[in-house]
Amino acid sequence: MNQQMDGENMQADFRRIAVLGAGSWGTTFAKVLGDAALARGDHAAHVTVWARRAEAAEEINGEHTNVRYLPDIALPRNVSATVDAAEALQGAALVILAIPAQSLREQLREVSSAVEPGAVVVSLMKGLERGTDARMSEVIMQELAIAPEHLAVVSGPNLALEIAREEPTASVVAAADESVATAVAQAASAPYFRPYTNTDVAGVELGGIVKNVIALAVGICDGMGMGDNTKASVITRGLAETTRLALSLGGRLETMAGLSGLGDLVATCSSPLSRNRTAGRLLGEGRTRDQVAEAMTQTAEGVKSAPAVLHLAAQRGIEMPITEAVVAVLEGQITPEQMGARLLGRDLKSERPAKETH
Ligand SMILES: NC(=O)C1=CN([C@@H]2O[C@H](COP(=O)(O)OP(=O)(O)OC[C@H]3O[C@@H](n4cnc5c(N)ncnc54)[C@H](O)[C@@H]3O)[C@@H](O)[C@H]2O)C=CC1
Ligand SMILES: O=C(CO)COP(=O)(O)O
Repeated sequence: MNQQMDGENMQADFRRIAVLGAGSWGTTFAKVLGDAALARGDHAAHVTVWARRAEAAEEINGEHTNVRYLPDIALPRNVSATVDAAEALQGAALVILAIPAQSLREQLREVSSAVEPGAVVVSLMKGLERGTDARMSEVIMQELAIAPEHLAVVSGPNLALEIAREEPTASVVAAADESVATAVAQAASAPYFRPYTNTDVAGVELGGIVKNVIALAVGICDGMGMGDNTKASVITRGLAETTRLALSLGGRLETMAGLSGLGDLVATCSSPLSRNRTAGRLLGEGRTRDQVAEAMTQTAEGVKSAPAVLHLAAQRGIEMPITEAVVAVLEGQITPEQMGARLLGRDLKSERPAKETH
């Protein structure tokens, strides 16, 4: 993309949009983009969703629904679907990725030659790659060989079904280049969806990744029948450990207090719609990780990302006791009951050590 372009010209360029992934968030975000175009009177814009399953693509094209993920939701007419990724990507200046984190790299390798040169690529994902500890923006830059200024991430308190129901929601679009963040925010600005911009890509991404692990911890508490004091304690100390990790990787403190930090943490840890909190609840009720995986029909990124988060933190010398306890429960090393004892038995310390304040 011509870097001289301002946000308005980029938006004109965003008339053909590809969304890869027809799960709950990919389909919902396609609806947001379609509704956003209609709201600004742009009847030429079109969103093409790439779906793996032919039935999903046929349903989106024929019925304008995707009931498996979004029951009772009608998609706008400017959203269609295909099982051919190259067809979705043809001419698309804006490419949105909503594929489970552990599959992203493999999937990008299959489609990279079809991504238009200069396209802006947006990650909706909230996971860390196992084996490399790479954030999704890093995987995208490696596999698509795009420059950092052509990349954006979207994250915030964004439970897909609530947004698909058009319940008012705010979010964050982060990009190293503010004008790219602005252009993506304009393209995704629907009557019920308000994106703010940020240039702290690492901080925004890390907030989304780690809150899934903290939501597992809150779910475990729920499954054991714990009340709100316990859960608020886990949420707040969860934010403290998320912040430590994010700051060590160049994230900013203000980001952690914003929509993609505190906002997403609160939404996910409070909502019965959260897959991560649900997975945690099942663990807290005594199921094993394999039994939880069998029971879940949608992606709960925290289950697979938690060990990578812990590994990344260890590399940076960052203490993440809640994440460590969640990993130990997932791996069957401790029971949910032992998790509480382990967290409460730690050495006493200041709530706000000096090194966290800068
Ligand atoms: N659902 C939500 O409320 C939100 C989800 N996210 C994030 O969005 C990402 C996607 O999540 P969802 O759409 O919710 O997941 P989902 O489980 O609803 O759907 C995942 C989609 O990816 C496809 N898929 C699965 N394995 C694949 C593979 N190997 N290659 C290609 N496609 C594959 C599935 O067929 C499905 O269409 C995750 O990182 C999640 O953390 C972020 C914000 C909100
Ligand atoms: O990221 C989300 C809300 O912001 C969705 O959370 P779950 O993946 O736990 O459902």
